This record gives sequence, C-alpha cells and structure tokens, in this order.
Amino acid sequence: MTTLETFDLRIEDSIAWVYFNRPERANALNQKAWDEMKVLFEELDDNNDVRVIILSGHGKHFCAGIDLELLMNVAQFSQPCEGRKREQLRKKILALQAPINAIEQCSKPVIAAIKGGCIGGGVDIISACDMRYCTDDAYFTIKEIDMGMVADLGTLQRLPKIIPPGIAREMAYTGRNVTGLEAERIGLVNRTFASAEEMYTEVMKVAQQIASKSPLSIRGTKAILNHSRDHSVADGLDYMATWNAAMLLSDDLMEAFQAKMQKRPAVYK
Ligand SMILES: C/C=C/C(=O)SCCNC(=O)CCNC(=O)[C@H](O)C(C)(C)COP(=O)(O)OP(=O)(O)OC[C@H]1O[C@@H](n2cnc3c(N)ncnc32)[C@H](O)[C@@H]1OP(=O)(O)O
Repeated sequence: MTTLETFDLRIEDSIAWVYFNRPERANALNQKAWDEMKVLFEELDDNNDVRVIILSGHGKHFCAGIDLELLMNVAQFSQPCEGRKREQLRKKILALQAPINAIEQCSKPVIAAIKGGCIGGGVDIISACDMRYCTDDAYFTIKEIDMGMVADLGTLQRLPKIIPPGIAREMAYTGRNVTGLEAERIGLVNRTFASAEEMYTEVMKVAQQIASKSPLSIRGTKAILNHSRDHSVADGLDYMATWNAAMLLSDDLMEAFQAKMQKRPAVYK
C-alpha cells in the first residue's frame, strides 16, 4: 500500500479504516490529498484483505472541503490561449472529480462516519459513499454557493438521489448548515449518535456484518445498486440477469448452501 501523508489507513479483520489526516487544517483537501484519495481507493478496491471501508476524519471535523489555497490556485494556467486555458481548467475539474468517483467505483461498500463539519467537498465525498452515519453535532454544508461557484464534484448529481430533491436544492441554494439530527430525518445519514465513540462502535458492527457475507455477492450488490440508480428498471433487470448468469455459480454459493445444511456459519474466502 502506498505511503500516505494526508490519510491514515488501518486494516483489521477485513475492515479498512480510512481517516482524513490533516486535523490541523480541519481535514481540508490539498492537491496531495486529492491525489492520495484516488490511489488509496483504487488500491483498496484491489486489496483482497479488505471487504468493507469506513471513511472518517481525525480531529474535530470530518472534512472542510477543498483547501482554499488550492481553490485560489486552480485558475493558474501555463497557456495564453483562452481556449487552451478553458481546456486545462476542465481537465483540472475532472481530475478533482476522479478521486470521488473512485470511492463510488470501489467495489467494496464505503461507509462514512462523520463528526463535526462536513463542508463543500466533504459533501461531494459522502454523497459518493454507500452509507452515512454521524454524531448528533455533525453538520453538512454545500458551501460552494457562498464561494460564488457551482458545486462541481458530484454533490448536485448524487445528493438528490439520496435525499428528497427539494431539500438537496434548498441546501445547494442556501448553503445552510444541516445538523446531524436533521440529516437523519431527511435520510442523508442512516443513524446519529451522541458521541463519536458510540458511532465508531456501531459503525464497526455494521461493517463486521457486511464483512461476514460473501465478498463476491457484496461486490455484485454494490455494482447492481449503482447501475440501477442510473438506469431504468427494465435496463437494470436485463443487466442483473447478465450479471448473475456470469457470477451466480460461485464457490460462495456452494459455501452458503453447505453451511446452511451443516447448520454452521458460512465462511467465505
Ligand atoms: C470544489 C470544492 C469546493 C469546496 O469545498 S467549498 C468549501 C471550502 N471550505 C470552506 O469554506 C470551509 C472553511 N473553513 C471553515 O469554515 C472553518 O475553518 C471550519 C468550520 C471548517 C472549522 O472551524 P474551527 O473548528 O473554528 O477551526 P478553524 O480554526 O477555523 O480551522 C482550523 C484550521 O484549518 C484551516 N482551514 C479550515 N478550513 C480550511 C480550508 N478549506 N482550506 C484551508 N484551510 C482551512 C483554518 O484556516 C485553520 O487554520 P489556522 O489554525 O492556521 O488558522
């Protein structure tokens, strides 16, 4: 696994704990962090020792979004030509989207465990995760509107498919803070907790349950859920049939049947 500067990674019992690790900057994401996030999630995708990932932040906040220094420098170009400048800027934006796409495309479920602020890019990131849990005092802010910009790293595409679209729009237009308790009410997070310790304990229990299942089936379930979100029911069912025609007859299926017959828990490789 690559040596990390802006993340802390711990792998234990098939669960990868990934922490943003710039607490002195409220876990704001500098260029190094964006670069590391992409490589990290691609490597976790390939790592057979990992079945589920928990994403959290060291320190007081989950993530303060893009590092403002990086945001200020994003409009520096090596080209004088306007067309080429715009082409460079487009490439830079796509390059910032890629690490967040890597979370969504990671074949293992990614669970966000959020405390403190989850701001701007932080909301882009949790919108790409499979599930979200937070502390009561966490808060979520689509801050881009107050920076005079359109949120461009996935919030506007993914969030309205997680929470009611009208509430996503209200958050995006007003930039107001949504607290942990409201986040639970609108379905942004699955549950809130009085303390971070309680959250980590309960989130680990969910992760352990996922890790005990057939890894092939969990990866298939994530791929199918992602596909269904972006396609019609008819297209989704057609894709599903092809998927299971390819993946159903697995060692995991045999192990599940044998375990049931032998009245023991299934153990998957
Ligand atoms: C495409 C993506 C776009 C976006 O992501 S737009 C959103 C950009 N993010 C923001 O606008 C957030 C700005 N930060 C804040 O509002 C506050 O901070 C917090 C609410 C996150 C935390 O407040 P508190 O708990 O009082 O801590 P503190 O003393 O303000 O912050 C600790 C240190 O972290 C630095 N910091 C915080 N956020 C960022 C950031 N986004 N980029 C760079 N540095 C940041 C501060 O300056 C400070 O540093 P020092 O101790 O040297 O004063």
